[in-house]
Amino acid sequence: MELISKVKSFGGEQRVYRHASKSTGTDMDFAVFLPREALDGYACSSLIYLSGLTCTWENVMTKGFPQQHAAEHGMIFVAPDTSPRGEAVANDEAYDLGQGAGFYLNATQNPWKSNFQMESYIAEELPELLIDSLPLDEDAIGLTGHSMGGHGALTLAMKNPDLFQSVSAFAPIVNPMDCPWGQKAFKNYLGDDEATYAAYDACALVASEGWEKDILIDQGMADNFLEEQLKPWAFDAACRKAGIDLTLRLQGGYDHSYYFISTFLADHVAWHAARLD
Ligand SMILES: N[C@@H](CCC(=O)N[C@@H](CS)C(=O)NCC(=O)O)C(=O)O
Repeated sequence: MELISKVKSFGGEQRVYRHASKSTGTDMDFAVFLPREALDGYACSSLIYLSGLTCTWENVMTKGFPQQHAAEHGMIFVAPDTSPRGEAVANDEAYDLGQGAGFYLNATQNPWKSNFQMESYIAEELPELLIDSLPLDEDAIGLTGHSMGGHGALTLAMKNPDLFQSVSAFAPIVNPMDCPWGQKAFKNYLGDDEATYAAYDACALVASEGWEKDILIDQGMADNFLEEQLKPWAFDAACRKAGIDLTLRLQGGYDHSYYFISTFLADHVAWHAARLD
C-alpha cells in the first residue's frame, strides 16, 4: 500500500492510499480517516462508506464531513472508489455505466468482467488489506453508502453478515431489478439472464438472505431520483414481510446531494458506533 497523502484532522489523520488490486487488476485509491486512538495503536471500530454514481473517495471526505464524527466515536472511516479506473479499463460515455459506476458487483460480461469486480474488492480484498495494515477491530466493521453505494452497502452486508456487523444507507437504490439505473447496469455487467440479478438486489436479498440486526435508512423527500430510481417503500415492504427491523426516516425537503448526507452523517456514525462498540 502506497501512502499518497496525509493531513491532520480533528486530532486524527486523513490519509489516501493506493494499492494494486487483485480483484480489479488495477491500482485502486481509497481514503481513510484514523482517529487519535488508531494513531496510538488501539484497535478501533470502522465504518466503510460506499459512494454513489460519478464519485470517488473524495466526495464524502470533502463534502460529507465524516472526520469530526468519526473522531468523536474513535472510529475509523474508510471511503473506497466506486469502480476500477484507467485508460486500459472499459468505460462508457454515460455517467451511470463504467468508470464511476461499478455497482458493487462482479461483472460476468465483456468488456467489463476483466476489471469490474467490485463485490470481491469491497467484501474481500479491501477489508483484508485494512485489517492487515491498519489498527481495525475485525469484529467491528460497519457498512454504509449513498445511492448506488447504499445498494452496495445493503447487498454486501446481507451477503456477508460475519464481516459486516452493522448496515445503514442514504437514499439507497433498493430494488435495482426494478429501476432504470439498475436494469441498465445489470444488463451490461451481468448479461441477459435475469436469474443472476437477484443476488444483487436488496429487496430480493431481504427475502433470501435476511438480516438478523436492524437497519437505518435516511431518504430525502425532495430527492429527484426518489420515484423513478430509489423507491424506498419497496424495501420497507420487503423488510416488513421478512420481519426485519428497518428504521426508514423520510426527511422532508432534503434532496440527493451531499447537503443531505452531511446533515445526517453524524447520526449514522453514532448509530454504527452504538452497535459496533
Ligand atoms: N447529477 C449527476 C447524477 C449522479 C449523481 O447524482 N450522483 C450522486 C450519487 S448517485 C453524487 O453523489 N454525485 C456527486 C456529488 O454530488 O458530489 C450527474 O448527472 O452526473
